[in-house]
Amino acid sequence: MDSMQTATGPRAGEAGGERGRAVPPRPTNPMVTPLLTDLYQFTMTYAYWKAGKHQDRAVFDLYFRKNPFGGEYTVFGGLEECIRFIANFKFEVDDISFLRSVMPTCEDGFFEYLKAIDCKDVEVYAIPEGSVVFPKIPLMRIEGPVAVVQLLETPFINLVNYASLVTTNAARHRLVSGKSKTLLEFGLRRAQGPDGGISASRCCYMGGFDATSNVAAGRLFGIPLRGTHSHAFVSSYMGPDEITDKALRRRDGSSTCQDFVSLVQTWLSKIQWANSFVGTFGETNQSELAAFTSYALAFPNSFLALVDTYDVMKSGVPNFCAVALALSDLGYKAIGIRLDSGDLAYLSTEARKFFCAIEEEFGVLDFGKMSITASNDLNEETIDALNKQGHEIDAFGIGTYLVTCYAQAALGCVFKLVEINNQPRIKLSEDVTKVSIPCKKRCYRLYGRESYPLVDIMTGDNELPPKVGERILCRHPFSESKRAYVVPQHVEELLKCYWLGNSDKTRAELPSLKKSRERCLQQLEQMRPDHMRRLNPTPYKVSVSAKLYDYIHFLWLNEAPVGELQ
Ligand SMILES: Nc1ncnc2c1ncn2[C@@H]1O[C@H](COP(=O)(O)OP(=O)(O)OP(=O)(O)O)[C@@H](O)[C@H]1O
Ligand SMILES: O=P(O)(O)OC[C@H]1O[C@H](OP(=O)(O)OP(=O)(O)O)[C@H](O)[C@@H]1O
Ligand SMILES: O=C(O)c1cccnc1
Ligand SMILES: [Mg+2]
Repeated sequence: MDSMQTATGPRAGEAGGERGRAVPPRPTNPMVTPLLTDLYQFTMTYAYWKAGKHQDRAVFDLYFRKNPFGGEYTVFGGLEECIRFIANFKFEVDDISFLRSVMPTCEDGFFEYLKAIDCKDVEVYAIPEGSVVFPKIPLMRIEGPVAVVQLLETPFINLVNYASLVTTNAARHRLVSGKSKTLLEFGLRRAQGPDGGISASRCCYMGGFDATSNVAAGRLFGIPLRGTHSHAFVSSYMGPDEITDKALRRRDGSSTCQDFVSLVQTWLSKIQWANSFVGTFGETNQSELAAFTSYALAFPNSFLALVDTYDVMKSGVPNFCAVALALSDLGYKAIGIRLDSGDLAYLSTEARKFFCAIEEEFGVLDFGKMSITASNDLNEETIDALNKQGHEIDAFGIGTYLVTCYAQAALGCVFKLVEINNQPRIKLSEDVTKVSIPCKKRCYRLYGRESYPLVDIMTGDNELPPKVGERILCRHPFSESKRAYVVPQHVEELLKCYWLGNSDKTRAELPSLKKSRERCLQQLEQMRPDHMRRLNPTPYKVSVSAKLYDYIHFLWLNEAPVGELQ
């Protein structure tokens, strides 16, 4: 599956170069500027400023309420772009002029204030990108002057929502396919615009895909690039006469075959008349054979053919085998085939049988192990169905369903104020799942005896952290009767500092994309299988400390007006 395989590193100055204390580069998408926000963020900022409240120290949590795709887990994506955004947060002169025209009644002093804003007084604590995460637990905690942090709400949610959704979708495709399969992201043509395409390629790689067909993403992020060829290439050929340069040097350079086209024809006849194949196929499509031969002349080291343009078993597969055997004569090893229509379980099994019969018939070592790639509107369900039927597919090429997140349009991330000037704040709702969890918090993942994560717990910022071997009460944040004691075998603090404004204190390094991908795969594997299964998965427990529980309910009662019956 490697015709055209490259893996370029990131460009100098892009992600993956100097990290840690160095100023992060600008966001990947130049459209990500302080104006990429909702108007109400500016009107609120003005009102904060007008009231002299703009410097009040606020704490916001960014979290989601429900896991996507009917699952019980999510994978966090988008952090690096958020950090790039705040590291470069600054209004340009033109931005200010535009805002003046949009908000003509606002005083001049406000625009002077906006001009001077940056994120040097902002702190961001976040769960590392690529981590498995759960509802209600803050993915990010953002602290700073209320007027500035308010301006971050929309761009942060925008940068996290789709990134986390598509990373989760990729992870789900990885889980259903199994570790041994190669997963190729082919979504660029179907993605929601250029940004959708670029972000999807990055996130799908993080979620466990092996490569992308998206060349720009390969260059930007150092993702391995892979690809085959399309039906157009096959149907562009009329016949073998079109091939004029028929010479192919042996792989070891020792001699040159002057007529590779005839060598292929000879092999096709040998296959046709071999005992195993007599009567199984007749005349194959000669224009297809010409296309395959021509592609092999261009890429003798990585020949892979799309075999379903005319008829997979009566033409595509025998034609492929003839070219692959001719290549083998000259010391080259073909990669395999791609199937892009029909019953992929059946066709992959038949193709495998054909390859094994060739190995047996002509004694070509490992011909039976030829790689089979499948594509065509694949998704979690079709891969699950293929697994249940049995198939011989080695690699899946997945586009539309993966990058458009067809099964769920958005992840409902929110950005809620939890504390201002050290005063915890709560947002109430008729719907209890929408009540926010107040206070600046710390979050921990507690691991059990079998090294599975057992529960995530939020505590107040100045509570003592849970300790290994020490029993701790974990309470459901809203349901009084749901509680459990846990004796953790391992405690992991979830939120790490990724941005400390101008402070000299150390902040965590943004990991490379490859490291985030490793984190994702390792965490997916570490979860208890019943949380990860596709059908009726068990919800993972998310809890609060006893102290935080009491505080939430105290605040709730304080803020909720007492009704009067008449
Ligand atoms: N064995 C299988 N079990 C379940 N689904 C399959 C199986 N084989 C293929 N599929 C899926 O069935 C669908 C077939 O789609 P469709 O009928 O549009 O394509 P096709 O007729 O095979 O090819 P074409 O693209 O040429 O129209 C695709 O989504 C494909 O992934
Ligand atoms: O099916 P997806 O998951 O989106 O994966 C990518 C698809 O894109 C290509 O063809 P395209 O769909 O452009 O043409 P086709 O419909 O004729 O195959 C490729 O052959 C795949 O079928
Ligand atoms: O390389 C491929 O086979 C490919 C790339 C994009 C979309 N469909 C297929
Ligand atoms: Mg298609």
